[in-house]
Amino acid sequence: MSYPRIALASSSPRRRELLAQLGVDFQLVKADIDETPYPNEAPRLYVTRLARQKALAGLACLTTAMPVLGADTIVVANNEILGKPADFAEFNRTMQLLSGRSHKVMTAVALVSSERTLQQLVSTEVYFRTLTAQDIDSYWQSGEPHDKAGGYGIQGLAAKFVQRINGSYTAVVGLPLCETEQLLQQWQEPV
Ligand SMILES: Cc1cn([C@H]2C[C@H](O)[C@@H](COP(=O)(O)OP(=O)(O)OP(=O)(O)O)O2)c(=O)[nH]c1=O
Repeated sequence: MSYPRIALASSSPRRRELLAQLGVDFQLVKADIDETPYPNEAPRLYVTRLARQKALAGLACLTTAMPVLGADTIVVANNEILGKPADFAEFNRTMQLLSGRSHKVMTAVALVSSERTLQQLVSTEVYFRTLTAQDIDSYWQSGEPHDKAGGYGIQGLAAKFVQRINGSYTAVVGLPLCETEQLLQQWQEPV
């Protein structure tokens, strides 16, 4: 199966590496958008909107027409969206919410052109063991939490906190490969 050449609207090194795993020919494009949620916006609507807006922002920057892929990842606990922690206090509060229970990681992907939008939401349940104050302190000191939704990276040092997951590992890291590949295949099908 051959895929269309696409642009990836992302500055995330994880997304770049994951997309490369599919063997897709792609270029990078910037996608800076305002990530503020609308008042009372449901997490699943928020994450899907952001993936689409990133892709559309990328599309607006292109000089050669091609489909643009955007993605967004959020961590949700108690129906609250836990973003990238701005400081230790926020990180500590996030870790208290995640400790000893399960939460959801939602990743949305959107593939857009000026004529079409294909999108998909993938939700994965992640189970954390109970975290000690020492776990939380030393994980913060590692520098890993800063640029990650929910303040952790399952692919990094936080792997030792994760007892199990129910869903897509690649979606937790930032790009669900099975669903992304299906969107690319669907793009090639006659409409
Ligand atoms: C939960 C989790 C998130 N993350 C990352 C994936 C995303 O890069 C980041 C969530 O933030 P996003 O806002 O989805 O993405 P981003 O700002 O990093 O990149 P982009 O330019 O595409 O907008 O958190 C991990 O790497 N591992 C994890 O286990």
